[in-house]
Amino acid sequence: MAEKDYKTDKVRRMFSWTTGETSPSSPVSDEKDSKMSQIQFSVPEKQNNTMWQKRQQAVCVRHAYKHYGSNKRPNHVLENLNMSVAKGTIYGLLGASGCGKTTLLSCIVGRRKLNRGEIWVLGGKPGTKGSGVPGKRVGYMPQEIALYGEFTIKETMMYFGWIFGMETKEIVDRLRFLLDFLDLPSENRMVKNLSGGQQRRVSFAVALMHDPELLILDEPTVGVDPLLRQSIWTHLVRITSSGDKTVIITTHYIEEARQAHCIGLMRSGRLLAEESPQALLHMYSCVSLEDVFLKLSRRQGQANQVAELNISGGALGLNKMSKREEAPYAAEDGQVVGLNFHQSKEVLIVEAAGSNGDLPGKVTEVVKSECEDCGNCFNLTSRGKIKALIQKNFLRMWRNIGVMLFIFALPVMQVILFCLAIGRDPTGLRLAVVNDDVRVLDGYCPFNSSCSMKNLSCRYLAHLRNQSIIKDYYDDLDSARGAVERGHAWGVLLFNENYTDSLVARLALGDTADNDTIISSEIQVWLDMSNQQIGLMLNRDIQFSYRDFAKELLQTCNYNPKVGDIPIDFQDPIYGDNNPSFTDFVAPGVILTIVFFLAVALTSSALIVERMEGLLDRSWVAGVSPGEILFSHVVTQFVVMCGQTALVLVFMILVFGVECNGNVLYVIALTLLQGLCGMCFGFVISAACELERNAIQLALGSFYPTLLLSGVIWPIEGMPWALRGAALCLPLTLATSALRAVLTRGWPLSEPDVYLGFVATLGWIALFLALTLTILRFKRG
Ligand SMILES: Nc1ncnc2c1ncn2[C@@H]1O[C@H](COP(=O)(O)OP(=O)(O)OP(=O)(O)O)[C@@H](O)[C@H]1O
Repeated sequence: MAEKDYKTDKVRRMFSWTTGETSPSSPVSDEKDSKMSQIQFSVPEKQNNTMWQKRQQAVCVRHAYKHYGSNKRPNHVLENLNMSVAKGTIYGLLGASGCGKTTLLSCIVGRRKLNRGEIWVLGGKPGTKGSGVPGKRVGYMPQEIALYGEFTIKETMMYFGWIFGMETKEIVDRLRFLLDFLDLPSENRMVKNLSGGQQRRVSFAVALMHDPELLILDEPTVGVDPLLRQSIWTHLVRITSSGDKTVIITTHYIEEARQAHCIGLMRSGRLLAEESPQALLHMYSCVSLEDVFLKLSRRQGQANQVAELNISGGALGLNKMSKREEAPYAAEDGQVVGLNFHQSKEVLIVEAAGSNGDLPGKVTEVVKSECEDCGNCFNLTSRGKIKALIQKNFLRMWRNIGVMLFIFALPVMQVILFCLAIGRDPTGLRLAVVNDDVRVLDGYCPFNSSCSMKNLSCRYLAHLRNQSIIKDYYDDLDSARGAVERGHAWGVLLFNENYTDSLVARLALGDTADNDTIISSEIQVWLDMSNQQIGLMLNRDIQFSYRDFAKELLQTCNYNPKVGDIPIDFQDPIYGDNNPSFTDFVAPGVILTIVFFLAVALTSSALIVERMEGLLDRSWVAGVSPGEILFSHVVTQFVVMCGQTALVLVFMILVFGVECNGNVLYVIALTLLQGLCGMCFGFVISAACELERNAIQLALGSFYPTLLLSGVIWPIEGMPWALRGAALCLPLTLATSALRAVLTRGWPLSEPDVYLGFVATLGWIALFLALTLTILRFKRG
């Protein structure tokens, strides 16, 4: 007998051992009736054996319920679904789009958890230690292409091969076979440059790579030409022929599923039928599987018939049994329209033999293989997996010019822009001067720089810094004020008619000078204070210039210049400069903000894109744990951050001369830690957000509050008390003041201001990591 016929026949025999019944009109019911005595043989078997049977199947799903959305408004996708896939068979899972096939498969491979019910895969429950699922016992081809576009075919195979724990030589050999078998183009072709059909074939090759025990293929033949489709099916028949490989395949080409050993017809979250194709065609007197599906779908819609058919399951002699005593799946069968849940003949026979408690050889095998697997349970990871994941991260970055520019050019550009644009004094500010004291011709205001008491207004004006202030002379106060009102000047300086004489009289008379003399010796100033920075700078310059003018005048006339100064003597500052730079104040916060938010952006989008493209799922099904994915990203990001930190600090400190009075090692360490902290925050975002759009919104949304509240651009001492408390809780606040203390004060690690910055950063890293792992674990449910 041909292999396929033998197999189909074997499955038909296996699946004709009914415990319920199909439609009363089923032409195979007689044959099934004749097996009833043997079914009853299994009836006294209790729970243990039921479980044992479940473990004998390649896949066994019982009373599966799964919904998406909240418990209050659930979208029910699987509703009391039962499914049995015998080992060594091809199981075709068919159903309309949206009926829940992919959801069911993702539960089988351990990507999702059921809300209720149980799943047994290869003798274990997916996701439990030692089950090997997810892991290398399963090969999974998701519906999406789920491949790295920037990898070549060979690199793709290498990546997944290492993930599956294969040796490089083994991978290369397998690659040769798969290239040939699937008629793939050169192994050096980039995946993104392949046609849709070629990409699907590469995706199929990935699932076949490690020759798994259970192959789960979600629509592998979409976009594949008929010849290749046939050769894929032939291959599936061949690999299952030995009996130790099982295939579950979904397809929209219902007729191609005739080649499967068993077909599960799914609709609205349930299986309408589970039979061999030939049996289905017989039972429903149809010539095509499509007709069977339509017939069953119509029946499902007719509630009366449903009830009738369900009852018919019990009418075949099982209804006398108590629920406990029912044949293993009798209760389950009753709920499915026209569906027979069956066990393989072999299982029943072995079960019978083992009813005295001694499980036969096959059981020992299962237990043994589980124990062997458990030996690996304590291995946290494998070198191959980590190597593959890290190499993958770097290769993706390297091959993406945009990402490379983002990583290295953007921080440098930000530092350059910051240093050039922020903190410098504004220049070219226009002041409208009305000088009634001296007649000014063509902007020339004459004065004598010796001990002369003439044209003192001009002498003062000469002290106003020429690069920052441009003096425009006006004839009268009204036109000068008009210039300010129209935005042509930032302020007005008015010298009275007898300014020089009044000033000289004021100096000579001291406290006996009359009020008029004092007033007319004053320079009157009107400033445009709408721009605080410019207004304050002009205010400061006008005052400082007067002090310089007075000191210089006194000195040239042999008086003590201090007489002209305010009687406060500012000594050299303990830290910083007498003329502090805003750049030095903001620089620590800017360094940390750049590194922190670049890491956030890079990490959050990287993981989400992988997830949206189905790549994360594929890696998870291959047995990569969330911890391993996080670890690989931490390593990759750390290397990237070292480069970014070096660039940022070199440009800030060496090129633009930002003050660094402390130990540069603390600066480097704190910057790197903040980068790691940003990366961990990125992990939280990517774990929490489903869409890249939401991640971008969250990352951008967190940017401004963090920047404003962390004391980066304004001291937190200026905030209301409540806000100050909130600010201290942010990841950048204590780190910024620590870095500022190191850079400007040169403080060591022993200072609380410094070590608290480190402690807070480490605390945030731990918190973000814990949050990420919790969200990932929760989402896998
Ligand atoms: N992550 C999700 N969140 C919410 N609803 C989802 C999610 N994934 C799937 N669904 C919904 O669950 C239902 C079943 O989807 P599923 O992808 O399992 O169907 P399917 O049978 O595989 O469809 P197709 O053949 O088109 O791939 C659909 O209504 C779908 O909208």
